[in-house]
Order: sequence, then structure tokens, then C-alpha cells
Amino acid sequence: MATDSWALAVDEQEAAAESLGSLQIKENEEKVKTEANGKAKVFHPVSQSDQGHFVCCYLEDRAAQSLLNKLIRSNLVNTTNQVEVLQRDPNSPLYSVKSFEELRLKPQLLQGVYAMGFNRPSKIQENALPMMLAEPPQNLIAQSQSGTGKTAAFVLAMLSRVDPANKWPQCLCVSPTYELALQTGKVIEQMGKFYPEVKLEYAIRGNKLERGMKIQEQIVIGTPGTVLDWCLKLKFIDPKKIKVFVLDEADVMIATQGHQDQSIRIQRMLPKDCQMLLFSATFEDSVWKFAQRIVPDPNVIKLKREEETLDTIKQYYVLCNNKEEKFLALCNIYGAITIAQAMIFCHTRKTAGWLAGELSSEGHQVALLSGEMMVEQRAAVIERFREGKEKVLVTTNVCARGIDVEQVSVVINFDLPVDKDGNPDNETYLHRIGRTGRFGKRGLAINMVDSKQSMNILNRIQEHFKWVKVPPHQCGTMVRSYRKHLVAVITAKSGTT
Ligand SMILES: Nc1ncnc2c1ncn2[C@@H]1O[C@H](COP(=O)(O)OP(=O)(O)OP(=O)(O)O)[C@@H](O)[C@H]1O
Repeated sequence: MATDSWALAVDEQEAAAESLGSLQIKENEEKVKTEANGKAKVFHPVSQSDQGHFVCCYLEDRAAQSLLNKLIRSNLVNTTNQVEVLQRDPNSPLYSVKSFEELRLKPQLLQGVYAMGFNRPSKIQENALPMMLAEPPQNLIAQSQSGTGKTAAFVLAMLSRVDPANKWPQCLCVSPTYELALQTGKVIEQMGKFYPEVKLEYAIRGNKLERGMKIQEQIVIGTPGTVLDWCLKLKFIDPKKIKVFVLDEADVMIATQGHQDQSIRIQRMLPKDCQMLLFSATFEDSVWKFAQRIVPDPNVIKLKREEETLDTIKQYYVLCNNKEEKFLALCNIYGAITIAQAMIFCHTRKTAGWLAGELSSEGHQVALLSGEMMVEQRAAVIERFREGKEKVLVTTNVCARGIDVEQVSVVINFDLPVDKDGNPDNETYLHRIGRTGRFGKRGLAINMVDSKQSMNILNRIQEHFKWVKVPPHQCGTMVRSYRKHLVAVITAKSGTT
């Protein structure tokens, strides 16, 4: 396919974008005429019902597209002290009053934290750590936005609680997937680098230990099935000696039937006074209630619905008619902006496979990750992506949660997330877009809308999170001033042959 009309030099794009007046942003209007680069253009708006209360920008020529490119680019540029600025803003989830020293961490752990390049704790770290380290130990159910440092928070709690003189597992951390368990394990290794007496074991598929042995490592991280086997069948771990039990991505561990059974069976084997720590970026109401029932007398850190999304992630949607147009729109986006790394989410393995093939034939370095792959293969794909060997990761929901790759600047919902009944999956939406905009970085989330039904899903997601309605005449300035939750339309038809 040709994207030559997108291959404008940056200067040319900027110059065209300066013709601000030529861009028309209208709502509920049947036809918008505009003049750009001296050419008259007719724009065909989507139907009024499609628009809902999103702001629509009709961008069907170079000048208009260039403006959009500029706006998008300006969203992706990070000022050098962005994180520091956010950490001083009381409204930011990265804000903290205290320093790591004031959190009274062991000197070895402080060294580890600083070696990882952390300067100050985030809000969740500042609030949760004193609760997790208090005596006597207290249970905690904690919610904080994606990429705000929950993992680091519970890892520091585990490393602080273990007694390195005791050579048996004392902290057990359960993650929903193999690759997340590996990722969290890496954080434990990095943070514990100056505390070598504390050792870690992975309870994940493929890690075969000799029958009859007892684990000596103080921290065990794993997936629920293997952890259960190691406690119950293989008796590698004595669950009665566990002091801290962490459920990462706790809502999915509770909401998914298989995970719930296994997690509850593990929990029942633990001593009554074992400290329970539950973390996630999202907790659907029913799951939250259930969590409070299974965790005795918990401290609670909960976000308001409107706080769940990050200001630093800008959201757009693209109107298309079918799968092929969605692909075209994707190519246009690639032709228009420089994307460090992107994650593209599809509903089925079949679509993911098709899309990865199409993108590869367009010359993109693409990795494909889906549920039917062996877990070791999946972990290898993520590792290559993390190392930047591939720039695009096409995946299904299997990768929606937790994966932390700093360079991901764009998340694309090729298909919007829906549950098995076809209703919007609000939680998965947040987790997916949270793969970008990690710890103060700016990110873009672009949703492909290809039917009335998918528009309806997007509208319901917007309503669920109480996102702000953007007055159309303010659209351009809103993008510039980074107002919250802007959702604009880029039409799919631009730049096609
Ligand atoms: N205090 C800090 N200062 C600087 N960077 C930090 C700090 N805490 C965590 N980070 C970094 O921020 C990124 C996101 O952190 P982390 O993965 O812990 O977030 P999370 O809240 O667990 O995300 P998710 O909800 O997606 O699981 C990581 O790369 C981590 O190294």
C-alpha cells in the first residue's frame, strides 16, 4: 500500500500544521468545508449517533493531518524533568512528601532503590510502605494506577520483612502469568542486589526441583498452579512458615475462576497471622467486595473512579469500516509519527496473526504474542521486545497486564476489549492503555472503531470512567494543554491510494 502522502518531511508537516485556521473541528455538523494547502476539501462526518459526546476532528488532507501529527508528537515529547515535576504535584500519583530515607528502609535496600535510578517514592509507595512495614503486620488491599510503582512497593515490603538468617521461604508472591512472575522476580533481584543474603526462587512451569527437597530461598515468586503444587503436592514450601503473601494483579486472581480456586487454596494453608497484600490498578466493585471478605481486617488504599486513568496518556479513536481499513489507518499512523515501540491489542489470536503478517509485509519488525504459545516462548518474545529487537508487539489480552516496557509510547486497540458477552471490559481497557505512559512518561492510546457496536463500546467505556467531555472548539488547545481524557477522531481514510 502507498503511504507517500504521509511521507512529508517534518518541516513540511510543521509548516502545514501552522495553517491552524484550515483545520475545522466541528461537532454534530453534516458537512464541513475547509481549505488546506490551497485545496478545497469536503469532509464527511460520521453520523451524529456515532459521535456520542466525543469530540470529532475531521482530518482528511495533509495540512489537517500534519496538525494532528504535530499535536501527537508534542504529546510524546518528554521534558527532561517530567517525572520530577510530577513528583512535586500533589495531584499526581507520583507525588510524595517523603524521601525513601524517611520510609526507614534497610540501608541495603536504599542502595538498591537508588541503583535502580529511583529518586523519590511515588504516592502508592509512600502510603503503602509504612502500612506494610508497621508492627504488628497489617493486611492491605491497594489500588494505584498502572505504572505507578506498585511492584516496587510490595517488593520492598517483602525484602524488608524476610529474616535472611532463616533458610526457608517466608514471602510468597503470586502473579497471574509466567512472564509477569519473571518480571517481578527481576525487580526483586535488582532491588535486593546489595542484600545478597536474601535469595529468590521461581515457582514457575519448567523450574523442576528434585523431589523431596526443601527450598532454602526466603522469597518465592510464581504462578498460582505451580505455587499450589509446591506447597501441597511436592511440599517444597512449608506454607505454615510464610509471613507475607502477595497477590499481584489481585482483581484478576480473584475474578478468574481457576486462579481464584488456586489462590484461595494457597491462602487457606497459610498461618492465621500471615500478612496479606493485594495489589492492582483496577478492582471491579464486586471483586473489591470479595477481596474485603477474604482478607481479614485490611487497610485499604482505593482510587475514585475518575482517578483511575492517567493524565499522561492521551486517548484517540479512529473511525474505520472494516478490518482492512483499520490496518490502513494503522499504516497511516506509522507513516505520520515516530513511534519508539508500540503494543497492538487484538481480540483473537486469528486477527493478531493476520495483523502481524500484514505489518511484517509492510516492513515493520513485528513480534507476535498470543495465549497458545508455550510460556517460555512468550517470555522470550517479551524479552526481545524489551530489548528493542522488535518495535511492534501484536498481542491478545494475554499481555494486557503488568508488562513494563519503558519505550512503549503507543498502545493501539485494534479491537476494543470486550468480555465473553460482548460487553465493554473496562478493567482490561485500563490495563492495556497502561502499557504506555509508565511512571510519568507520556503515552498515546489509539482505539480503532469499525462499527456502531464498537462505537457504543467505546462510549460505554468513556461513561464508566466519567471522562470529561471536550468542547469541540477547544479541541486543539486541549491537546496542547494536556487536558484530561481527550478522545478525538482521526479518520481512517487519509493518505490512502
Ligand atoms: N519511585 C520510583 N522512581 C522512579 N521510577 C520508578 C519508581 N517506582 C517504580 N518506578 C519504575 O516505574 C515503572 C513502573 O513501575 P511498576 O511496574 O512497579 O508499576 P505498577 O504500578 O506495578 O504497574 P502495573 O499496574 O502496570 O502493574 C517501572 O519501570 C519501575 O522501575
